[in-house]
Amino acid sequence: MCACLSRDSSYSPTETITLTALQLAARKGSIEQTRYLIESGADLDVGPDTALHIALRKGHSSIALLLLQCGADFDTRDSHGDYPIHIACALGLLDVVQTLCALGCSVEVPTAKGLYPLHLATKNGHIHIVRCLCSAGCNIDVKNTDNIRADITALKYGYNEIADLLDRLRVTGQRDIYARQLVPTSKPALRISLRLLGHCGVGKTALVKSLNAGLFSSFFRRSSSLQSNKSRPSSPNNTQIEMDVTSRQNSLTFESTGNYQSTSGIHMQNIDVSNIGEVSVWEFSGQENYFPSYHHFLWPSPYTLTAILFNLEDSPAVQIQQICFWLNFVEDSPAVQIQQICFWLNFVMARQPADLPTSEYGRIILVATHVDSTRAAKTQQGEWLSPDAQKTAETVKKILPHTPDAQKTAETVKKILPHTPNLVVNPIIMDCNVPASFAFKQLKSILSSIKQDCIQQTIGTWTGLLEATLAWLATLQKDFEQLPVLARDLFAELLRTNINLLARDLFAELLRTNINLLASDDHIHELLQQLHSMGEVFCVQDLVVISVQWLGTQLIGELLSNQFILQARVTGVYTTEDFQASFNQCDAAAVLELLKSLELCVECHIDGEIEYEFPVYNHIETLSGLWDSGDPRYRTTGACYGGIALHTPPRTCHLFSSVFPYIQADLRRSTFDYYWNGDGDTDLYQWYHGSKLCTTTLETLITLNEGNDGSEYIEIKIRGPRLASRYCFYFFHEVQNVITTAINRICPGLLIERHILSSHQLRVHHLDPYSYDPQIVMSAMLDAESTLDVTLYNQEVERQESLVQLVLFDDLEIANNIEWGCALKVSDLCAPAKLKMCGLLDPPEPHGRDWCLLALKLGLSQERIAALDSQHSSHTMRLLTIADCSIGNLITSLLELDRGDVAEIVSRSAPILRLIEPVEV
Ligand SMILES: Nc1nc2c(ncn2[C@@H]2O[C@H](COP(=O)(O)OP(=O)(O)OP(=O)(O)O)[C@@H](O)[C@H]2O)c(=O)[nH]1
Repeated sequence: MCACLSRDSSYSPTETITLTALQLAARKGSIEQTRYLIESGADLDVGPDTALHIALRKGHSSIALLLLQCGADFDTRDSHGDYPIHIACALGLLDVVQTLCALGCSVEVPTAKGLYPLHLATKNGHIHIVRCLCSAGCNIDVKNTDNIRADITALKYGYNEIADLLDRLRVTGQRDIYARQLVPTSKPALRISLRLLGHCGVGKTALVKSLNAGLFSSFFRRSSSLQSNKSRPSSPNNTQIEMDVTSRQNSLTFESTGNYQSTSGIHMQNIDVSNIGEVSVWEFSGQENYFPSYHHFLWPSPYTLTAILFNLEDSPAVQIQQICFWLNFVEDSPAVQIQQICFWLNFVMARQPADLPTSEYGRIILVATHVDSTRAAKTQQGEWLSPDAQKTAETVKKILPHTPDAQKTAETVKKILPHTPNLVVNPIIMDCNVPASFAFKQLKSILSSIKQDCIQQTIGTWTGLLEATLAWLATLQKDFEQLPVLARDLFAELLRTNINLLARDLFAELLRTNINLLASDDHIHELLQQLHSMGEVFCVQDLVVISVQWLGTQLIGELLSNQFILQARVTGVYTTEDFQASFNQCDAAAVLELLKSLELCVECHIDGEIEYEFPVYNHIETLSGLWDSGDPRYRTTGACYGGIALHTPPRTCHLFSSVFPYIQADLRRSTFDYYWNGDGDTDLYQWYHGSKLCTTTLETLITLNEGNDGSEYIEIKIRGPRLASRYCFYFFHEVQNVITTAINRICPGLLIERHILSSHQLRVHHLDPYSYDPQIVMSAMLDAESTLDVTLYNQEVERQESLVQLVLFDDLEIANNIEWGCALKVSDLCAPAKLKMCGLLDPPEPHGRDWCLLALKLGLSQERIAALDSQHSSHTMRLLTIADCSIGNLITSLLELDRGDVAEIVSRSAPILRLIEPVEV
């Protein structure tokens, strides 16, 4: 296939030549056609203007890369006398230049006009190409035919930065050292992390101290343990770390009255553990006020061991029957311990995205502490035997059936249950103050096995650049002792030259000046990721915090401390000056920038003034009259009322309170959006655990509540005047979107249930409106011929309410723009729901009612089922990915299989409805 073309002016305007189909595809920039032609055996190198030259001249990097990948010749001149490297350098195509250099292309060849690749990159101001060429070993002193060096060319065209770079390379004579630093070595860049979570006083600090203790000091630690027995903070006499079952049946009290120094914020330290090497240990305070910041530090990582500590001294709560009923476990279980472990497991799992490959999660262990204060016995090897601890762990496993017994090693777990954090169910039983004990050996052996498992993955990731940066960071941290954040304001000088200069850029600038002039943006990006996962720096949005210790202890530890919160402005609103007065340890403007990036505050521009709103500090009491039943706008017949309550799954508690401030921050941010203001003014009023959002006609109330059974839920209700049903529906939908997006950002692994509130009771301003369980709603939808006919029975007021009244504000027309939950596809289920299903359907079931039978039920052919069988990933997850059936169909099939347990998860987590297309309100 050929075509006659008149070449464009960049070639030769008068000449008419024939291009091959491949050259045409390359010229057009069609990657599909190029791939097809290459696969069909097209000659890649028809010239003189080969497809590669043509693609490059047109700036089609991806086509050029494909051609190079497929073996196109890069050592040939085109009709202008240019090699591909010349075109790529002149146009600044970094990917292509990098690939050409990696393929061994010469960087020392001149164009027909005598310009070298370095001159071409310089002339066009491409500093990243200049760095790349220099790392590839080009001669920086090379002169063009006019006898001019590239740095002079740079000055001539006003690219002083490039001239400076070339000059410094020449003066320092370190070009080769820099280039070598960028090449990965065979060494692994692996530092494993140990995260310690648990209530106050369970022994996290004591464990870290013991882990850090040398052989000699271990003797003193043992004696300190004996002393500490006298003032145990968690002993039944002087602790409050147990459930107050009288007032909040399943709430947890985190604080302890023990007379020891409780950790402030997140205490991170790098510890050299014998036989393992450096371990970064993260100790998370058990004080509840710090929890809202923890998601920033609980990112999933294969190199991590998360230890959940619990105190064996904590006794079963007083009204154990009630708790047993609620938790549904055997009566004599140590309820408080289980409650605490479940809280932390749910807390951690909620913060891990549910759709990662298993290899991305670290392992989780349970550590039972204070065994020395119980009547447990020791084996000859020094291992503590504590039936209580064992029983607790087993009960936890019963309660969390989707968490696998990872004792069968991570490998087996990977096969059985992917995407699930690996919980080692057998607890380590220890006295935290005795370092040279069997328990610490167990702990170290788990750390060591994680290291062994991970070493392979990190081999070849260590670079000289990383090594040099680690040494340099220590100096940098000293220079920035007062405020270890590389923020814009600290570099006023740089700021003047480039107003868009961000902190990451500043880090790059400093790194290049101090460590390696040739480090590319990609090198620096990768380096920052390595440093972040090693706990050496903390990257958040555009900022780089160069001392994680300062961030965790001095900043978060101070700003979220009880003391600071108690003294904070009750509205949570500060100007920069106000904030400086409250927190004078460092420059307020820079700290506020960081807190904004951590999303702890929102910047608000009010009448030309800048204020910062911190929902975490907001302690305004709820005002009466916020939802006035007498407001005439909402009293008329036909006024619109609707509501929904967001719950976490049964047997989880206390997971919303650390997320609620972020919801409030997002609500504030959303008021800056044009959309919300489309209909006039949007007003947002926020108080402790509550927000009210008003437009000219509608009102929405969002509150964090506690149910009679002690569980937390977020209630969202809306009201609007007569004839505002459509506006109400879409606005309500948007508000829900803002809220669920905030929850998903902080807790991507958290399953959210939507319980519909009785619109009848909302209309009469009932304080605690009846909520319809999602399972009942789903089953009514499945039973009905048409969803529009679905009615639900409100037991409290003994009357029926139709689904149309409840969620469509009684407006049938809206139904044309939505799809009901039961008709949505299985792929529309959220990731945490799918993950839970995997936990229940992947393991073989005694009666064979597992993923395989389900696949048969869903009508998959034998071949497709056989294709689902894989050693490496979850069968169920694969099935859910390819199943082309509706959610309703899935539930029915599960029920027919007698897998009510799995059907329940689907019914409770499925969306109620989805908009077919966004409609302008
Ligand atoms: N007897 C005994 N005492 C312990 C044990 N673990 C911790 N302790 C003591 O309990 C007290 C509190 O322990 P910490 O390690 O500071 O508690 P924590 O978990 O760090 O608590 P927060 O920092 O408040 O979150 C200290 O006096 C410890 O010495 C243990 O296993 N046995």
